[in-house]
Amino acid sequence: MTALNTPLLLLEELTVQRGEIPLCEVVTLHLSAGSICHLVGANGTGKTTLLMQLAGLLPVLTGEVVYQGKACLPSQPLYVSHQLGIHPSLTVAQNLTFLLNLYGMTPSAADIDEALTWVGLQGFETISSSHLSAGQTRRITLARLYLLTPDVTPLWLLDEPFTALDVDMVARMEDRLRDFANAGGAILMTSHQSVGVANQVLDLTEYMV
Ligand SMILES: Nc1ncnc2c1ncn2[C@@H]1O[C@H](COP(=O)(O)OP(=O)(O)OP(=O)(O)O)[C@@H](O)[C@H]1O
Repeated sequence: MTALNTPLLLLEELTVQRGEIPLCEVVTLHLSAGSICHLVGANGTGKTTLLMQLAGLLPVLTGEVVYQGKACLPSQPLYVSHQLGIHPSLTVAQNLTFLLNLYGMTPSAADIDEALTWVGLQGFETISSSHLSAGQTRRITLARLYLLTPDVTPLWLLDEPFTALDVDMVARMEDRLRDFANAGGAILMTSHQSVGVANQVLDLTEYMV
């Protein structure tokens, strides 16, 4: 666990870049335990690209990333992307279990029940995931947030986590983000909606090339 006075994540003069094409330059960010940073910018600015770079899915070619005091990418951040990683041939409970296994967790049946209840999918445990609506499918991947704590994943990278969610679920999500940050986690998230719980903003528009 990072000491409270040490930034969890520092970006120093980072270039947000897709292949050969730089999108934003000299991006600087300090994220500490307790930070909920709303990453904003118009469509195509590079928000998803930056999250993918931090998740290790696209290279960082220019600039420095310091995580937990070391010059390295975040180790095993929770990355919630547009691709939900839900396998249609698995049941709802099997998909959630698989997604948690990726973070070294072996949830009990009670854990799965609680997490699915939190996202309003109680009773869907043995249903094939292919039978769910877009919002319900998204809820499977978000059910992880109920069980993951800062000691497992201190950093959450969330790309449009509120997409396809109804108002009640967005409110529950915001409560969970606040609880995670209060417990010592840090969050960098995109959303084209306002994020009431955010306590920091990174506007990529200011860094566009
Ligand atoms: N798969 C891809 N291959 C090549 N270029 C891409 C790809 N996806 C996006 N881009 C380009 O990278 C740029 C940044 O895209 P990115 O998805 O990071 O933007 P964004 O700020 O997340 O946008 P949005 O708000 O629409 O989600 C865009 O201008 C786009 O043309």
